[in-house]
Amino acid sequence: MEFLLVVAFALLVVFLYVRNVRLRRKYPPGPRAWPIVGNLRDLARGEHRVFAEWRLKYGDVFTVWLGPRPAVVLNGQDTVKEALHKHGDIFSSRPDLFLWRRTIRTRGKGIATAPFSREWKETRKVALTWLNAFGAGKQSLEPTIVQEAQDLVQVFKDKQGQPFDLTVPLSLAASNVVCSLVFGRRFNHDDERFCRLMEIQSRYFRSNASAQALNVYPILRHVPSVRRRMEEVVTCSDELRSFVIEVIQEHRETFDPNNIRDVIDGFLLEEHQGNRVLSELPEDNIINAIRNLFLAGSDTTATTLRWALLYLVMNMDVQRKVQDEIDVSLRKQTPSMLLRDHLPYTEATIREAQRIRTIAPSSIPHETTASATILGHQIPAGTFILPNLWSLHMDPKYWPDPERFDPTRFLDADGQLAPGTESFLPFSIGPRRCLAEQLAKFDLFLFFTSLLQRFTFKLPEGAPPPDTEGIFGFVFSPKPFEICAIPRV
Ligand code: HEM
Repeated sequence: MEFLLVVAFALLVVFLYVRNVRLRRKYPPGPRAWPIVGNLRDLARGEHRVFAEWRLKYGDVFTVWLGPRPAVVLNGQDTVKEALHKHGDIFSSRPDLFLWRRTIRTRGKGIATAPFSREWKETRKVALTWLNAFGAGKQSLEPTIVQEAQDLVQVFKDKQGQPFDLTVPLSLAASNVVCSLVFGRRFNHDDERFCRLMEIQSRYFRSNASAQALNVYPILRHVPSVRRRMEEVVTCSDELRSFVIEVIQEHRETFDPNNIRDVIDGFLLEEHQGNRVLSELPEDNIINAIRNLFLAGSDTTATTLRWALLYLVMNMDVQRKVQDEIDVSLRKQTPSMLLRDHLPYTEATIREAQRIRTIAPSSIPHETTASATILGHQIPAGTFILPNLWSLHMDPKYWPDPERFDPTRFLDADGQLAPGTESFLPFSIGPRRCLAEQLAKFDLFLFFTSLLQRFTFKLPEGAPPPDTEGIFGFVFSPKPFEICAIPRV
């Protein structure tokens, strides 16, 4: 009996080995992977840094193994553009991840996690149409953002130059812009419901990050400690979902097709008018789409601003130049996008922050819908794709000494913004590129300029320089740090 068991086990190992060798031949080459864990042990050192080492060894297209799942990593601007842009119809789906399935309930519905389909295209189009209709990325939204920026200035002033963590006030301000567009209302920074919501959102991001192992090994859900993490993700997700359902319901009850108030009303109008695709979809579609906008809308912009301020306190000469430019071009005027051309160094500083610390280093995972050839490598249909945006932004060919914070990289010899920057795609590219790129650019410019116009940011007396290594979560963010906002006179 024992002998038979040993033989069976040996046969299983041989079978798995042969299967693995065959499977590996179907994908571009990459680092040696271990059985069961694949390359996860190496990736724990920080995937963007490990990818940089492997790019040198295996080239711009290589395969890593996330446990038993192969993932093809695309590096460098030519590769990423060729795949996501030129072959956008093949490289624009999303994988079916265990945690997404558990939290989103109806796979295929909504925007950010939906596979490439007619329904996703239509839902994205409707969201974009109504975001634009309410001024996203346009002059008409400026007063809303400026109002949020002024409230933020007041919150910072109330700190009276004492050290504080910027995370919560920045997230509330950025989130409020999205709430105005999507829900038709904003919240005070001390509104209980809003603060609760933001707390759930940040718990959702944290728990989601700590439960990622489930996407690789769903079987771990039977291990009590992992199960508890999964339950935390699902609980937070359900609470956010209930909030969105409640707001959509309020909108349904007061809906007037002649008075469209926000993006939710925009979706209801499409349904009301019998939009051929949307009206056939379950309620989950609008719930997920609205949830996507809400979740994507706060941490992204707020984290970019945190990175920017972190680098400014470490580079006080850059901070002074930004302030000098703002003082000369704006004097005491309220910041406006119309004046962006007069503030090239300020805009270049924002871009440099986006380059040096990309908040989505491997974008959101993509999946191929058909087989394709990229740089001579055959990539099968249904392959998990990681577009390595970090590799573009840290490519020494385009950005010499890439770890040096230097906004002048984005300026020409006359100190103006250089047109058509190469190897820079913080919002990704192709059919899946960020839906709200224009809105985010407005947010970043107006918040950043308003803050630097009114404050000098410094590290607390005697504090060590903040860590620039960052932590992975929903986005790649700085480790918590405190800062002093000293009012400028
Ligand atoms: C600095 C701010 C932001 C950055 C750097 C950023 C970056 C990105 C990136 C890299 C992606 C993935 C694209 C891909 O899969 O190839 C993405 C997707 C997305 N972003 Fe943003 N984003 C920002 C702000 C926002 C805001 C404010 C919103 C909403 C109001 C938003 C909504 C979305 C949505 C809905 C998607 C999914 C698009 C789809 O799957 O079709 N983003 N963003």
